[in-house]
Amino acid sequence: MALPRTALPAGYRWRTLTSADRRLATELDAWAFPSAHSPDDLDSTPSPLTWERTVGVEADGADDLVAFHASYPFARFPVPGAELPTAGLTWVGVHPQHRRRGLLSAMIDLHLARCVERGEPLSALFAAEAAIYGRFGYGHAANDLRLDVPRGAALRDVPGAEQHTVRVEVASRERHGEIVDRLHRAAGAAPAGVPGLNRPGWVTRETEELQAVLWHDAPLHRGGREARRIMIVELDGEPRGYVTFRRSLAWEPTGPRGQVSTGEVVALDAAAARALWGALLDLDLTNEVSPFVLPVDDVITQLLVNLRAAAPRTPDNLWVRLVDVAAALAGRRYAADVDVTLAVTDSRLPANAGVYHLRAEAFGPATVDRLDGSDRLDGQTTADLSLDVRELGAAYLGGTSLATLAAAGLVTVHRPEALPRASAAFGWPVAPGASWVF
Ligand SMILES: CC(=O)SCCNC(=O)CCNC(=O)[C@H](O)C(C)(C)COP(=O)(O)OP(=O)(O)OC[C@H]1O[C@@H](n2cnc3c(N)ncnc32)[C@H](O)[C@@H]1OP(=O)(O)O
Repeated sequence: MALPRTALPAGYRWRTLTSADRRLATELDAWAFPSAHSPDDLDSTPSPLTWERTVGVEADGADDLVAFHASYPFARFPVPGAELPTAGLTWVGVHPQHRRRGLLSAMIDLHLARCVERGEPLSALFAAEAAIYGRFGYGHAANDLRLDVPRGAALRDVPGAEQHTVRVEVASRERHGEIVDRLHRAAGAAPAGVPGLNRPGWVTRETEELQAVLWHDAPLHRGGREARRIMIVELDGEPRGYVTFRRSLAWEPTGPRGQVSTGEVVALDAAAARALWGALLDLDLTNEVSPFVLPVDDVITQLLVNLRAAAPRTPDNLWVRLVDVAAALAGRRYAADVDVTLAVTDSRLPANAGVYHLRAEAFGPATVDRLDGSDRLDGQTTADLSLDVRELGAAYLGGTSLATLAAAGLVTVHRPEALPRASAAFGWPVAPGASWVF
């Protein structure tokens, strides 16, 4: 696809990249994200990139890339009650010598223009630093939960958990790829067992490249820990949950000191979750289990008798940007009846700025009408609420309340009775969050 005409600072040029440019990308990436590994070692592992969505920047007088970015084509990104095509912005990097000259700003403009061309109403990302992306209209849309659970931590009982059996094996795509994919999707589609009540942001590794990276288990990414294992809980021989994990072990005067680091912990119901966590917290020679990323409302928060002892932290997870406000608002479901007008500002994508009339019945389809100029009076909005597209992104997955944003002065309320209704409608009974970082 030809690149849209997007300006770069003087002396810089766009460069489309292909898989033949892997080394250029690796070297630039190592400038942006310092790595102890050699480019040869890094290039010996699969690349997660979708090359036709990867764009570099060259500079006059420089042989190598000075910046690049990429995005993943998530065709089925979960939003409240639905799925929408979403561009997962990733691998954004600028060489330290060329920073703060506007290269990131130009790359974001190109990325958003390409999203518009492709008909992707949303873009989502994980932010390397939290201060970077708000200026570009991305809102902090989800948090996740980090825990360090002591071995043997007491769990509440769940009837039926004891009927599950557990297998522990070396994780392999051949043996486990289909199970992991199926259970991951099923758990995100109905975390409480009710179809339609999905987990927003629970994105799956949709491309072959992302699958290859997941299962490759490169020794250079093990950080001194063992090869990746998988624990699967089954009921009557049917898989009902899984966790991938690695252990490390140190011998100290007090005895063995082992650590379990997990990938996603996925279960289809409470009994399977109880069986999985029970087995995970009972591995020999270990002291602590540290799941990498959990939803903030993961069942473990209810199963642990003493959540506090697991030292819960909740850093930011997904950031979301509405690229097409009308399509994005119409493309999700709402948790309460809603009839509200929103005046939205968007300095980066001015075509989005305007007043939107959103109507939906609770958990039913939504309609969105764009109101034309006759609905405005001398530049005054007739909308119920005014907000920037960044705040709409923060609220979009249901994890940040419009009332919270209003309390912080980030939503302006013109009709007070609209705020509680809109806040309830934009919320979602299941907390948003991705189970892996892209
Ligand atoms: C989705 C992802 O991939 S997240 C990964 C992001 N990449 C990294 O963190 C790798 C290391 N950092 C870098 O590569 C670069 O410093 C980047 C990409 C963060 C910024 O690139 P630059 O080309 O320097 O950004 P640019 O010059 O376009 O800056 C645009 C604005 O963002 C601000 N900004 C840029 N980086 C940061 C930051 N880390 N923290 C706060 N503000 C920032 C700039 O000050 C500037 O503000 P202004 O418009 O008020 O003047």
